[in-house]
Amino acid sequence: MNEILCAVRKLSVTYGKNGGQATALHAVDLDVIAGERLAIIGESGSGKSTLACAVAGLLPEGARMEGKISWPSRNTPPVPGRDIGFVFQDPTASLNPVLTIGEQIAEGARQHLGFGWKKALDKALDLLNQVRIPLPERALAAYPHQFSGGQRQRIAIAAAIAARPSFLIADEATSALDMVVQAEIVSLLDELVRENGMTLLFITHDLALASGFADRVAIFENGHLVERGATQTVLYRPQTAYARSLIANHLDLASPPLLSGSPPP
Ligand SMILES: Nc1ncnc2c1ncn2[C@@H]1O[C@H](COP(=O)(O)OP(=O)(O)OP(=O)(O)O)[C@@H](O)[C@H]1O
Repeated sequence: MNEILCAVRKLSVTYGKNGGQATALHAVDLDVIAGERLAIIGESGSGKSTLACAVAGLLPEGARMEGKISWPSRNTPPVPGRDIGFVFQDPTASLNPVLTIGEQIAEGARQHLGFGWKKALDKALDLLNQVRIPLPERALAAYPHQFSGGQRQRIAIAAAIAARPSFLIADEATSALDMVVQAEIVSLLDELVRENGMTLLFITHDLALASGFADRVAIFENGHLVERGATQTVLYRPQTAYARSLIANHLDLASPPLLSGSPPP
């Protein structure tokens, strides 16, 4: 078995909310194994993004964290942006509308790998090829609004991996896309993670989407980690009623139920 990249122990996170306190995570224990594709699954508000932020050291000011997050194979915690790359749901929010695609992707390589502009732009061109943006030379000088939503997400992925992070966190990275484009982005992430030997934390409300490619899944309910294991094991032998209900309903947790109430007699 591969080594542990990140060990989360008894992690609780509480936010100050409306003058009170809200606990987003309750005593979570979870290992992220180097090189794995780990899916974090749960409905909206179950604490998935909070876990990602805590792991990346990016909890907002005012959040109170208890427990421990350690990186057994590293001497120092990873630097977000350099050692950990992020892909978010909305690529328009992570891409700057007034900078060219080339500048935005090259910036990561300049800042974190010490590349000059020429080398960083060459790297950006390579990455645009890797994420399969058509006419990549032309794309370098174009702006985000000139691309489709799926292409913008590919560009955001290229920017996220420009500094060669060993750990990639994709937080609902496909949720804003239609189903065909979702599947393409998942397959691209899967391919990039394998080719570059990265570890992937794939956060989603969509168990079906995650189970298609994740090595392991961790299911969250109301801030509690309720079930985790190899994807096949959890799918075929779920241990908790919650996991069983997700699988039985083949749930996309963001979808409202089609019908409410009891069926007619
Ligand atoms: N900055 C914050 N300040 C106050 N409360 C927060 C903050 N961020 C998250 N929360 C609360 O913490 C809980 C967990 O939120 P979190 O975003 O981690 O869940 P999630 O599973 O990622 O949800 P979603 O899929 O909707 O993003 C929710 O009740 C949310 O309202």
